[in-house]
Amino acid sequence: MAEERLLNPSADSDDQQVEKSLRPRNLAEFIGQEKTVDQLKIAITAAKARAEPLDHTLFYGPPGLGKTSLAGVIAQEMGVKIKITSGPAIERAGDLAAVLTNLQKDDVLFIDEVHRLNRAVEEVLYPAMEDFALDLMVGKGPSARSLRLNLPRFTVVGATTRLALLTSPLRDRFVSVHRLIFYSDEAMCEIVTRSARILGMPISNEGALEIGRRARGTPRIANRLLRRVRDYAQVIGDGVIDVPVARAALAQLEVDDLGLDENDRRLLHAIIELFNGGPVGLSTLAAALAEEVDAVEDVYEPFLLQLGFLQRTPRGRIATRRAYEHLGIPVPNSDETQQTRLW
Ligand SMILES: Nc1ncnc2c1ncn2[C@@H]1O[C@H](COP(=O)(O)OP(=O)(O)OP(=O)(O)O)[C@@H](O)[C@H]1O
Ligand SMILES: [Mg+2]
Repeated sequence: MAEERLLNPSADSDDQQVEKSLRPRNLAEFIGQEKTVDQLKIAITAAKARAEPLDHTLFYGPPGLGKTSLAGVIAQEMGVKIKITSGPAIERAGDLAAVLTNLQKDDVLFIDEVHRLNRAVEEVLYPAMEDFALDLMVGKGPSARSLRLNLPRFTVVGATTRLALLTSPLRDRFVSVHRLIFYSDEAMCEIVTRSARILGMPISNEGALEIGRRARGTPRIANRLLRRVRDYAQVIGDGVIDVPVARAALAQLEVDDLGLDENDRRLLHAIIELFNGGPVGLSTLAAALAEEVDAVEDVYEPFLLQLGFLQRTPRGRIATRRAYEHLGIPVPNSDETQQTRLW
């Protein structure tokens, strides 16, 4: 289904191609996330003044908000090299040892999906992050002893969409931890304008805002919508992306005014119509939608929560009054609903 791909914040191979050219390379090019950017500016300036590597830094937040981009930005701003790996890619302790011994002083080691590191690998990472040391076992049996190897000082930049799945010893070793949030409409408009310029697409400011504000506060989705709208502008319009072209294209793609797609609406309809508005447990809801639990939790829910359409309660998910209103479904009389609603 086209829409499924369109508004899914996870990257596909098409995106990865284009993302390379659109990725902000330094802090000046990085739009939005002011709180994180301001803190990074200070940390980077201070580290450089002390001629030290940057403290270990963790970024967490929904997909497509700029975690990987920021890892690259840090390396660029620090003037150091970046080695890129990911939790699932490092299978054994020895794999990590090999990566670590190849690092040069001040390098950035970017570990994507850092919550997916396995236990044995994490055990090697702890002393590496804390003491810049690698503990090796030499020999076997009674003569085995551990040998400590010093590593150059370096920076781990971790990224995760699931902070809760990080073990606490690992989390504690990140000195600065940044939560990335959904972008404001203004920031999204700027991002669309910048991407259009890089891709050589003529676009009006209002056209950029129209695309930006329907992209769920997620730059990756904005860039994807932009490419689809461009096709439309070329075929139907005169090549310029203005408001009418953007609106027509987004309507055809079934992206509504708030940026909800068919899947979001399906999820809300399910809670409202199949489960009386909730509460419904996550796994029950996922089963009703024929979706993976992880997809519901990581991909669909964060934006619906942000919009205030959905509430997570100990007893399950609840559709809010706003969700009913957005879908044009009459809000049930609170006397008729069994549970006390928070609205
Ligand atoms: N602040 C920004 N300014 C401009 N473009 C951005 C910004 N943040 C992200 N982007 C764009 O969005 C794309 C996706 O960002 P990125 O890959 O860094 O997200 P991510 O958080 O690492 O996602 P995932 O969790 O899927 O790995 C980038 O290639 C870039 O084009
Ligand atoms: Mg990433």
